[in-house]
Amino acid sequence: MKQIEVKILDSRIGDEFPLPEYATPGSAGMDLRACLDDQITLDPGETFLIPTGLAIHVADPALAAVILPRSGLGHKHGIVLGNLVGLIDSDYQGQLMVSCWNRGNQSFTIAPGDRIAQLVFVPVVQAELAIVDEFHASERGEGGFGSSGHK
Ligand SMILES: O=c1ccn([C@H]2C[C@H](O)[C@@H](COP(=O)(O)OP(=O)(O)OP(=O)(O)O)O2)c(=O)[nH]1
Ligand SMILES: [Mg+2]
Repeated sequence: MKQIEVKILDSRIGDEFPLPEYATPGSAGMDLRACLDDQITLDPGETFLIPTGLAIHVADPALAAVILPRSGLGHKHGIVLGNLVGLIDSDYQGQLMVSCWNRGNQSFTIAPGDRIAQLVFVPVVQAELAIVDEFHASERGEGGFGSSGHK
């Protein structure tokens, strides 16, 4: 398993709140917890930037981390991410923050320590852009946004 450096920024992590871990051997994501001082209630349409109490340093530019919603929160309670997907750059060393957005029509309360999102490490390829005048023609060409139809 890949080792990723982590700094604990909130003393509750590792004590009152467990360190993020994979819930099962096959889990792709580890849940991030809300390091809030007090519970917050997100009214419909509201967003709130929630600290996780952790900082990671991926360090390897061939890796990144993404923050994704938890399906239960997203589907049942409308709690997703204000930025839809959070991308954690390999050189980021600040606190991991979760932008929680209530896209639902009911208020939702988040308590300190609640698992509010999940963190997945993914491979990354950095590219160098080479300018050309024309591409070698492909079957798709410039087709997009439904160009292949719906049925
Ligand atoms: O949900 C998120 C998204 C980003 N970040 C942190 C890690 C990431 O490496 C950094 C920058 O993210 P991004 O590049 O998406 O933000 P930006 O608006 O482009 O800011 P910057 O100009 O700092 O890159 O912010 C988080 O903590 N949580
Ligand atoms: Mg950026």
